[in-house]
Amino acid sequence: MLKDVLNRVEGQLSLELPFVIYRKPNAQEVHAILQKDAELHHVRDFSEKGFVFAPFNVESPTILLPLHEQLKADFVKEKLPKGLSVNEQKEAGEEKAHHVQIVRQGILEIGKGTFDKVVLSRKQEVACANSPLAIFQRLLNTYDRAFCYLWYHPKVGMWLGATPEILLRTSNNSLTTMSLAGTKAFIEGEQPVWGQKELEEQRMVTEYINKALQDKVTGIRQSEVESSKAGNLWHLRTKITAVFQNNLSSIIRALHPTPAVCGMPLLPAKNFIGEFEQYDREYYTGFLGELNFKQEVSRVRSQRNQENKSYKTIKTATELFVNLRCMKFTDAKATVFVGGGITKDSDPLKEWQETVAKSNTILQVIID
Ligand SMILES: C=C(O[C@@H]1C=C(C(=O)O)C=C[C@H]1O)C(=O)O
Repeated sequence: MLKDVLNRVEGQLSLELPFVIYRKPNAQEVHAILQKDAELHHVRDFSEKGFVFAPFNVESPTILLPLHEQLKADFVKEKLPKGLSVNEQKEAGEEKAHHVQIVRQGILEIGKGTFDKVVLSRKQEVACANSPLAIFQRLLNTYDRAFCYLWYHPKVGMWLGATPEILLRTSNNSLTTMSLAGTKAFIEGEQPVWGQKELEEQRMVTEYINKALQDKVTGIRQSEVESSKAGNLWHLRTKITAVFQNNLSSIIRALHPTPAVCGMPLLPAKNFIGEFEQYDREYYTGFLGELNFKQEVSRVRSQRNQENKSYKTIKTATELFVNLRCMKFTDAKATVFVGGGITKDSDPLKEWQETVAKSNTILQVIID
């Protein structure tokens, strides 16, 4: 029962021991991983098995929760009260002025030819006295299609999020990733109409991912661009599949960070972010998820003139998600992180509004 899993996680938290509790997109099951001690483990080369939590900055270490104890339970949807809507939240004048200013600066740099795209973000602090586990349950109720999680390590902190973006999925040698960018508000009963700006910024991400993977995989295929709903927003998405051989580490290093969260070309965009954002993204726009999990797959093999034979195979699977629509808890405070892609056609005020809409994904479940 979910209640039992939540109780175990609560106990883990009161002992200040590391854990993660999560549900994958469109899935029923809630999983929890509990670490039996407070040791801080780091990933060396992605050949490890466990739950990873990686920061935006590739020079900082990626954390690994070993699979000391794994729990799971089915999630049943409940009717819960909704939180505040975006219009009811106060817009902070200073934050807005700063964000609009750095977006203007970014557009100027694009004009000079320093880069074609940069993703600029900000953080927002709000008071939050609710229990993290209660907020996690609200997240599960609200965002069926997202990867919803609550992660804790006493030496690092506590993070929570509902992300729509896959960094990569592998099952033995097959790989799936996605190019997700471009944002529009979701309006009930309406399909989004995409402009040149969004199509162009998403195309850049697709192109970058294809290039980044080119010498590391075979048989790259990509889907048509499609509209994908994420909470109160729409994004543009292309699915990309390929085959790889024993080089997961080099693939992860090639993909993270994509221009969906950093920019293109990578280095000048990253330098600009470092200079102008004026805060540490920490784990926002990093990635998290299952690394090298063993999956038992049941199959039925039909053989001519013989009875159907069922057999089981073990697959190695990795599922990593980009840490978006997320927040960090500290005492009775929550820090929400949001950003958006800037291109030559960006309008600074609209970019600010986009971050307000994105922050609402999380603020909606923490404020009541
Ligand atoms: C950077 C964020 O989202 C990313 C940026 C998007 C955009 O610029 O339109 C859309 C989806 C994400 O790839 C965020 O949610 O903070």
